[in-house]
Amino acid sequence: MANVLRMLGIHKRFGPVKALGGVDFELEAGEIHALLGVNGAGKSTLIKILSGVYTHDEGTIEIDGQPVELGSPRAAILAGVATVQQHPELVPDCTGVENIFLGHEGRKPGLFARIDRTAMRAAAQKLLQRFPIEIDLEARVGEMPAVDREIVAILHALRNENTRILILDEPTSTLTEREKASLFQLMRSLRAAGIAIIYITHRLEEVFEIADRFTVFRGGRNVATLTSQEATERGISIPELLLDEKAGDLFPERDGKADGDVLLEAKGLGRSGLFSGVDFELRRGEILGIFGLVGSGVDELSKTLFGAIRPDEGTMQVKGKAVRFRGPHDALKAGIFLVPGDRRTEGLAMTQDVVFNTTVAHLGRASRLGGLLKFGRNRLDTEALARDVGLQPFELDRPVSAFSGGNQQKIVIAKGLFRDSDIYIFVEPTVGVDIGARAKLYTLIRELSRRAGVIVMSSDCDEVHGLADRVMALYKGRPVETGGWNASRDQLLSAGIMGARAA
Ligand SMILES: Nc1ncnc2c1ncn2[C@@H]1O[C@H](COP(=O)(O)OP(=O)(O)OP(=O)(O)O)[C@@H](O)[C@H]1O
Repeated sequence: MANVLRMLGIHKRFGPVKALGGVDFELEAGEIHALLGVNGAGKSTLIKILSGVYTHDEGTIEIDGQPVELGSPRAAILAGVATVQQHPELVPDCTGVENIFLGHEGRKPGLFARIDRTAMRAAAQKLLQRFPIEIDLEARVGEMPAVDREIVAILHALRNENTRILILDEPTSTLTEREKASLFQLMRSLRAAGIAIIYITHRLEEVFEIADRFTVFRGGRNVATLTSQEATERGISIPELLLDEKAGDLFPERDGKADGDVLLEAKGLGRSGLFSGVDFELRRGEILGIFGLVGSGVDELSKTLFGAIRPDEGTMQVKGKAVRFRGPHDALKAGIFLVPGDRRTEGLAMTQDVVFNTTVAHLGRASRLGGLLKFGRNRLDTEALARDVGLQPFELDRPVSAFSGGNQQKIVIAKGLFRDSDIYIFVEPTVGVDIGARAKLYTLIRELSRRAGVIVMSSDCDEVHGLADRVMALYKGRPVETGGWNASRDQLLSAGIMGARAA
């Protein structure tokens, strides 16, 4: 098949950092091509060059055999490249149709109220005819499930009829299995229409499900390109290709029965409209896993345990004492720390460096040390933590915005670990984190559980099941009986995705 895209000898530096050191990348018309690599390998930099966000220092780019200059996002769009960011910026109060044509309102730009809605609807229908998918585009985006928002973002990217190349950056990280299937269906129909798709993912099992070929990046270079079939036939281990070493076990060994003191207890805990009837006990020395999809109430439960949402039913006890938190401050004082899942909205100062971000959230502890000493101490603490989480590159003076996505997530975790707490709550701890760094973070969480109690809440069933000592599932705001604390992976999965109770 013909190449729709050729990128040759692409180099890119950010000051002293060499992000790309001579990448060659080819994309065939109508293929789904996965880009794989550990955090910081250079995937995002390459697609930002292709979508006109960054300019490259050296190298050439050809689309359909013609050299192109992609000096701006607009130039990239005109050249036929459409990009869907990892967190597409849609307007929640507008409908799907309106969002698709946002910024593209045609005859009356800027005057949203006067836009020709009939014409927009017709154009949206035309798009849906080209790429058949079931979706209600008249619904408001803020009320849509995650997958429909992703589809709106894709249709928005495709509204330009000459789009030949579509870039999807980790679109499935917050989707359920069923939603992922609809997204893959749309991707297949785009492929059938001749659109080539570049697909960035850290979920390696997806490669065999959806990609025709994949390219592995390591240290700013492409090191292998294979078809999924070749990889299967030759028994190639993708984790090994990514890491350039034998991949060890992803999950650390469990320690056996935890019989430490009870640190946190919830009885019939609930908040109307969000979740109800949550019972558990967390002991020192254990990891309690709570599996729940986006919208299941896990996020709200974590915020309630951390004092950011007030429960209106049930009780909570910390070390045997009843507590009623008036805010996170009270929870912190009681020895609870929440490591939030969303690094973008919860807690990173993007223009500040790693030391600031790791330590500033805890002025209490940091300021006790005073003056220069404080500065030195913060730095030392940050160094140790950054080593523990495997920060790459190991540059503590670098602004957080200059780290790759997965490394930003590691900084969020380092920040959580800076504080000595008795109870840690991790929400979606490894979204966007590569497989090597994930193993490291899991080991770290296990070590932490030896001196504290740890709750891990996640929409990744394998993560909860592989890591935790005891598990429970939350479905539509209610805990589901999973057949005891030692549920099998399948029991946990059906409890969390269908609310199925164990027999
Ligand atoms: N704006 C920037 N300024 C300085 N360095 C940067 C900038 N953006 C990226 N880098 C560096 O370039 C390298 C490649 O980063 P890139 O974001 O392309 O990695 P990635 O493979 O997409 O990682 P992830 O899976 O974590 O998203 C990393 O070392 C990163 O720290």
